[in-house]
Amino acid sequence: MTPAARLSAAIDVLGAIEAERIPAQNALKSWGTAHRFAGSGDRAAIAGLVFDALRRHASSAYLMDDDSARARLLGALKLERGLDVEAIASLCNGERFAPVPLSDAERNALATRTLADAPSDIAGDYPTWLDPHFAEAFGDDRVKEAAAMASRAPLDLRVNTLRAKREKAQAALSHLGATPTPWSPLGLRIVLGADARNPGVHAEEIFLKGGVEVQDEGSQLAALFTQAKPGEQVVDLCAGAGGKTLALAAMMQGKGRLLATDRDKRQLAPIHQRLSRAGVHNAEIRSPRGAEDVLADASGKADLVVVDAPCTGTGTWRRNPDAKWRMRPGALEIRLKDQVEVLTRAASLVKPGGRLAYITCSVLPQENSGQIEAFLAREPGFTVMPPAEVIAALGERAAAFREAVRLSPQGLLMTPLRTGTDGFFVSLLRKAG
Ligand SMILES: C[S@@+](CC[C@H](N)C(=O)[O-])C[C@H]1O[C@@H](n2cnc3c(N)ncnc32)[C@H](O)[C@@H]1O
Repeated sequence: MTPAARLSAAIDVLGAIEAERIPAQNALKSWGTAHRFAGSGDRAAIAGLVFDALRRHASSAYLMDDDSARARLLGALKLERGLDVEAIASLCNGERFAPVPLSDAERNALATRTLADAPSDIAGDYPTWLDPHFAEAFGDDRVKEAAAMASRAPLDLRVNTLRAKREKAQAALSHLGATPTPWSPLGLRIVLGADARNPGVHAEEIFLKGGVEVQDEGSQLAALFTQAKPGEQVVDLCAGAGGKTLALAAMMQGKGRLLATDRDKRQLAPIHQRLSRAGVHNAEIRSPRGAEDVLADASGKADLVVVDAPCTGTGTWRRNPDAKWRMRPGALEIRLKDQVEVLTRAASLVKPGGRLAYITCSVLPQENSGQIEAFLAREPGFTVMPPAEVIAALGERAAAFREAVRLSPQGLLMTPLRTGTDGFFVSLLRKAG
């Protein structure tokens, strides 16, 4: 397919997403099924265009003064890819399979309109109803923060120290351009191209042998900040597919006991294979069994309880650019209730003198500082550990990280703008001894 034909296809897919209100991946899959002649390069390029338009969903429509799928795609070519009006006109050349030529209004919009007077939610590409939350989180920086949350994310890997060293893993992935991440001592980063094409890490020998796992650097740091140590009894209460569990296990170096559970046993399904590939032998998966308390034996005994809380996921928008447009206020209310429930359970598992790590991949204050404030009022036996003590896990990078991260009395917030990671909030609390 020519670049112009790919653009046409992307406009069709975006139109279907909007008309049928379906997730982007489903629309792309349907398009692929109906156009079997398209190769993997075409599909990846079309997906890249669709995701870029979703990243710039509001700002591109504003720029073009038109909210059609075509306008959003054209606007995104300018805003996200930096194409000028002539480059865009050359794609819309009216030839077979290409989009029809630019109208005068489109030419004019691409050449002259800007986002200078756009409201914050439009310039920052986030749902209007979230503006008060973003204002509370970021104040006048909210457009810059939100724009970074809308931008493309790299592919981050965590080196599994049970199986490999970072230098060795980097060498094994040099053909993919892997470089060390700025903060995590275990991170490797692969910068993805505009077509968002998956570089096939899952098929690499170092991955198959458990030497690396896919994990955003922010998630790696969140695990590091829990200070899990060899010999401890650790509970991962919201283990899901096991991203944090694997990181905690590596920190524990196979010593001590790691109990992993989740409210939803289906979420735990991939964890067994991941643990075995990673060479973890001290983790026990406690799948939920109806009303039974599967952690009854751990009550009041854990050195560390990790709550990787269910949340709105606003911190991961750069990886799911369509999720934010489908998010509704009701989703926040539900998550807030889940968080209270899981924090209450966590508190009862921590032993006197032990730690509770509360983590979200959200930037919304209600889910982060607000939730910790309310927890401390309910559980006066807990105190927040000072951020300097938490960040010290980064060694010589701690001072620079402290400058970059957003600190509050309740914890720290990483963001794509400030730390180049997904958005993650971490609060480490200690229970009185
Ligand atoms: C952010 S995800 C966990 C991600 C996982 N820790 C990782 O690093 O890959 C949150 C998880 O919390 C689980 N969850 C929701 N409510 C819960 C509750 N009340 N108790 C325990 N787990 C809960 C969800 O099923 C979901 O798997």
